[in-house]
Amino acid sequence: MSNEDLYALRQRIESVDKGMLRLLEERVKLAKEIGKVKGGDCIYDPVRETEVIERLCRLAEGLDPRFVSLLFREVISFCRSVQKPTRVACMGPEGSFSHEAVISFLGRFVDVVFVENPAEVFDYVSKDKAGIGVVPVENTTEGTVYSTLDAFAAAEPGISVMGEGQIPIRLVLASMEEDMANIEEVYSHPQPFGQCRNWLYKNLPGARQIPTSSTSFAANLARTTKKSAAICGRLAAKLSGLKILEEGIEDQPYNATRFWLIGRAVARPSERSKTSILFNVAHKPGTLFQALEPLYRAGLNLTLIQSRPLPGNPFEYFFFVDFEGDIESQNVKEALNIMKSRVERLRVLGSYPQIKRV
Ligand SMILES: O=C(O)C(=O)C[C@]1(C(=O)O)C=C[C@@H](O)C=C1
Repeated sequence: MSNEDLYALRQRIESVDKGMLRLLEERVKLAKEIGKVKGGDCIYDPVRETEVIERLCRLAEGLDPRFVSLLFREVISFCRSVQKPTRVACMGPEGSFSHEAVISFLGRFVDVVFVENPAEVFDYVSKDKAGIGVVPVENTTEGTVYSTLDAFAAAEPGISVMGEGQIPIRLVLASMEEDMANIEEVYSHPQPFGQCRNWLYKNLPGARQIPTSSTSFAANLARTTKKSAAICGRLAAKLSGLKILEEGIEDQPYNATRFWLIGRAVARPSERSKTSILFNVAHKPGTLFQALEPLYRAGLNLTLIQSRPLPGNPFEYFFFVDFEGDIESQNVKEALNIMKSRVERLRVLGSYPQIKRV
């Protein structure tokens, strides 16, 4: 190819880029208009965002859907931010897996506030210090995140689940050292230690394992301590300026965490929604069976059932149940009405879409 050919092709790229830019400006203007029509606080519409991205992935010809999805996640994130800046509370510090979840579901044009635990996330949303909260619910290796369920049970009734999504948890061994043989101490949160127990046993049997409050904190420590390493996510390693010595060190091939997006707004009804409820029953034989029976009769598929101790009532429990279906569907409404008459307390935590990212 001659230099002229290269020049001509670059000219064409520049013209395409300019065209894309003008179209993006038009999109942002339209989003602003929509923002005015919607008014108020509830700009975020996870059902619509999922529809937009899925449609574009279907329409794309010869483009990797991951590229389309990532690109439009950021386009929408920016449009949302010009409609109204979104403040999101999640467990930090920066680089935590909750932070990765925020970016994965909402993009980078959000104002993230980092807190210490799920209860604080709920607190921020209750006090309107954040419009959206992102909390972990379940990990494929370590199971339910009890602190999130307990915080939800204690939270004011105005807070609901607006969406849910999962992110793969890929763990790395990161360090300032070049060579794994020099590592004498490893820092991480107890959960990731549990998720790569076998790998550590095989590869760093002599290293001391020191638990920390978060993986990002572990990464910070590894930055300032000689002969040490952290087990954390890529983002945390990058933000702390660590070198990645080994990637994908988790023992289970599929290690993922499911998160809820919580807030004051209620997601629009959708055919693919899931519903979460919380209830407690009298401490008598058969009450749990009777409570769940209407769900069975309505043909609703349960995806989670979890009991938690009822505060102030030793050895009594309340239950969390997730099922496929939307609270606006007739069969779900009917089932929950019957259920209500059979339980002591029933609270609908939300009907919400899955936020899927390819
Ligand atoms: O369609 C809307 O309701 C919009 O506000 C626009 C838009 C978008 O940019 O496509 C932005 C934010 C919402 O969460 C959903 C979609």
